[in-house]
Amino acid sequence: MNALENRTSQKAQAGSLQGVSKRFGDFTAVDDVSFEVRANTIYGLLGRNGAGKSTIMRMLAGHAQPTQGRVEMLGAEPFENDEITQQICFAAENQVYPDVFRVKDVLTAGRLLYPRWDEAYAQELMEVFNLPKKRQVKKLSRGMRSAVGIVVGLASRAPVTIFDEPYLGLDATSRQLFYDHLLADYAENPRTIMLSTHLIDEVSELIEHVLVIDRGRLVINEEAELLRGRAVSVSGPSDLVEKFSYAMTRLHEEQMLGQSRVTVLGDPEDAQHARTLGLDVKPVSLQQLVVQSTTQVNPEKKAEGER
Ligand SMILES: Nc1ncnc2c1ncn2[C@@H]1O[C@H](COP(=O)(O)OP(=O)(O)OP(=O)(O)O)[C@@H](O)[C@H]1O
Repeated sequence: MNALENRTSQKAQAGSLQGVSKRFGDFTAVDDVSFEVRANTIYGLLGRNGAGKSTIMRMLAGHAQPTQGRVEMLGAEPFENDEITQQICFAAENQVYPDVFRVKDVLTAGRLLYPRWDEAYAQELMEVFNLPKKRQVKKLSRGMRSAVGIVVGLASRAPVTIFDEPYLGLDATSRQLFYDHLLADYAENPRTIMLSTHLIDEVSELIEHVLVIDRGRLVINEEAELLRGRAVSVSGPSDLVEKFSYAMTRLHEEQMLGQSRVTVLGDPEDAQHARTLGLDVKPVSLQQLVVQSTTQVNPEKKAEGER
């Protein structure tokens, strides 16, 4: 066991999805997904539009029930379980508040809902994001509404905090402020944080564990450090690529006219070995990896004109 695996295996479990599917009518939005959620870890839930990220997050937060399989968070099924849901903060830009709610009413609700709420920190974040306390939430700009979600998510100090695309409408400065505060606060108050995002490059240094969803299925479930350091793309004649990679963890593969390209998890010696076989070796960024893993077209779905 290497140092990373050792560190990882020591973390307690915060929850899990076991064989979870979610169907809407005859459409399967989440398809037999299983993964473990570890305590005190920052997760990135990545994937294309409509992949099923929000649906998974809503089930983790107890806002929706799976059609099949089991969701467990903090020791129990979260759906309609107040004891569990008060320990899970779900922050989304499209959060609906009563019409009359002002920003300060949202903070009051946060204080009542979350046992670990930190009011002083909430006030500090209000200043950081220039949020007007007395303005009605419905009159805020989109970016300001996202910032309210961020303030609630961070100040809740909930053992599990889920941010669904927390940056919508936020300018680059505010996004950087979010990332900086998230990291600083997480270092002082470790907890489980999950964020879905399309801005993969921006968060690639922030997230510790990567989950990639493609058309409802989990296609990557890996430590970010492993992916950052060891994911390489190897291409060349198919027989040589096969010979090189048959025993390795393959994250992605493509074949065309006798040529293949595989993305594998390897060590520096593996990359060197590939080069000595005459294969082309390139490092793969997290963003490239996600794009590669989620761009294949499913012929059945294509024929149906779905997704
Ligand atoms: N209540 C619902 N009824 C019918 N279909 C739904 C419902 N909720 C989600 N879906 C469908 O399930 C699929 C997954 O949606 P989801 O919102 O989970 O995707 P996502 O990965 O979060 O997408 P995005 O990145 O665009 O936010 C989509 O095809 C969506 O249209």
